[in-house]
Amino acid sequence: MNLAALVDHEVASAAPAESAGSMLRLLTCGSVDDGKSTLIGRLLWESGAVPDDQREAVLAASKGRSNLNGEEIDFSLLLDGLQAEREQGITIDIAWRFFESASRRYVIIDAPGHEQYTRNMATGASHADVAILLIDARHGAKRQTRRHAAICDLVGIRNVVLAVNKMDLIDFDEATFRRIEAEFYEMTKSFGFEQVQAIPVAALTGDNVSGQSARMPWYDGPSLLEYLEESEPAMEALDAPFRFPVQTVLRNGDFRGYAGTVASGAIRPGDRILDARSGLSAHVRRIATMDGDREEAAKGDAVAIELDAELDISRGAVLSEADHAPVNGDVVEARIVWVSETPFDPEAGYLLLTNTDQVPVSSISISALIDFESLQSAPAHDCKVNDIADCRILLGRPAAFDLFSELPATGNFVLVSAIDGATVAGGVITFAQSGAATPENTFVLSRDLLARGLCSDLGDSAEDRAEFERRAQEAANLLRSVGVPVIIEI
Ligand SMILES: Nc1nc2c(ncn2[C@@H]2O[C@H](COP(=O)(O)OP(=O)(O)OP(=O)(O)O)[C@@H](O)[C@H]2O)c(=O)[nH]1
Repeated sequence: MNLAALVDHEVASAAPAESAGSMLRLLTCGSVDDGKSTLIGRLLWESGAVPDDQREAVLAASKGRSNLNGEEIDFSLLLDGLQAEREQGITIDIAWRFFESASRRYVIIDAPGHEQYTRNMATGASHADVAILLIDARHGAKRQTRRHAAICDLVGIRNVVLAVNKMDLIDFDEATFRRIEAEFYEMTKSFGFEQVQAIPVAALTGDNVSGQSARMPWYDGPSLLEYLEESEPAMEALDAPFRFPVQTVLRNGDFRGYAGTVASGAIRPGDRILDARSGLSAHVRRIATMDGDREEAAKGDAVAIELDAELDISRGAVLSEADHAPVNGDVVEARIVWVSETPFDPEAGYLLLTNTDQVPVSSISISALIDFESLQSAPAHDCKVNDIADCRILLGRPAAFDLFSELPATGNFVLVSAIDGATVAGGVITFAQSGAATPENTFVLSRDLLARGLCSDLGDSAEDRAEFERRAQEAANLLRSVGVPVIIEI
């Protein structure tokens, strides 16, 4: 099961049966104590999602609390502050994950603020429509918040709310808010975020949470809930190409079918499909399910596909549309988040797992790490727990890959230790190509070569050095796009 499937499973098994309107999946993240629980608790409270008996329990438990700045209700008690109350015998169930407003349902995927939970954060983030990144207005974005922003980008979240919280503690000062907002835009400008909405809030007092705050007249944007009500669930393109990772091959008398779950797109009997690994193609004869044959199988459907010709394929193959197939690659470049306490070791054995395939890794080389101060990538060769790194992976044999930016469902993977199977990293494919790079066919883009040619106008200032790297990367990408394996040596 890959990262996304894990979350799907979790959400599907916990979701209430009845549905109202579209569902928006929210990821909440931020550093410890920035006020995440208070903000979520306040949202639940104000949207009417908390039953009366729980309201009373929270009101009673809030009495005498010293952290409330004169307020009566500790909203964080609805979430992670419950431990103490549980010990006093008050139970509040975990339905807090779901709430409904007048117009739609929400599921909240909570990402704990502590560093050791980066793995949960990455897992949770992989299926959120909107990320709410919390920042304490007194401190600005902390390292952990920046790390979370980088993970949100990595897993493809495009809609981000920057909730600048505890505005009451800085006298609702506009200049501070604007500074934090501007810094965040600057820092994340290389990311793929398409919508970033900064909102000044005070979770404890409710300012700009569900309605407009009278204490921040200078802010004319939406409140948090207003913004969420207007946000669209992240949609996959309707015409996404068909992908069907083969889980198992079924044989029953004359029937030989390939079983699995459609990862994207749709297929009908008569369509021509291709197995990228073998290059073989055939037509769909039947789409079989436990409940009889189907005229179409679309994303999320678990089916068995029978073809009009026998292809010699096995678990791990990805059946696709014939004219829009994945790359059958044994060289991939990826951005990974390292989640194991054991640091990356170039000598250790790793396996790369896609939806259904398991491929031995010949080598991994780290080329850059995201610096959590600047959110820029900097050249590096090592990586340890919680790092986000760019790497190049050579595989023992080719496997079917898509670029994550084009097809997230078949463009992500996990790396596991070949010794004990423990997950060490999750990643997304940024480049894939067939034909492993060998010393003979690899073009070496050296510092010398660049200094004499493409970068001969650049000097030694920090700016010029950054420009040098940018041009080197651009030249490498250009060469790779025409199929030339490249190593940058700078
Ligand atoms: N003055 C003020 N205090 C706030 C606000 N929001 C949260 N707090 C306080 O900040 C502290 C931390 O809030 P929590 O909601 O527990 O923070 P958290 O981010 O969930 O923390 P963890 O669960 O430990 O990750 C508590 O004492 C809250 O009462 C706010 O808007 N204004």
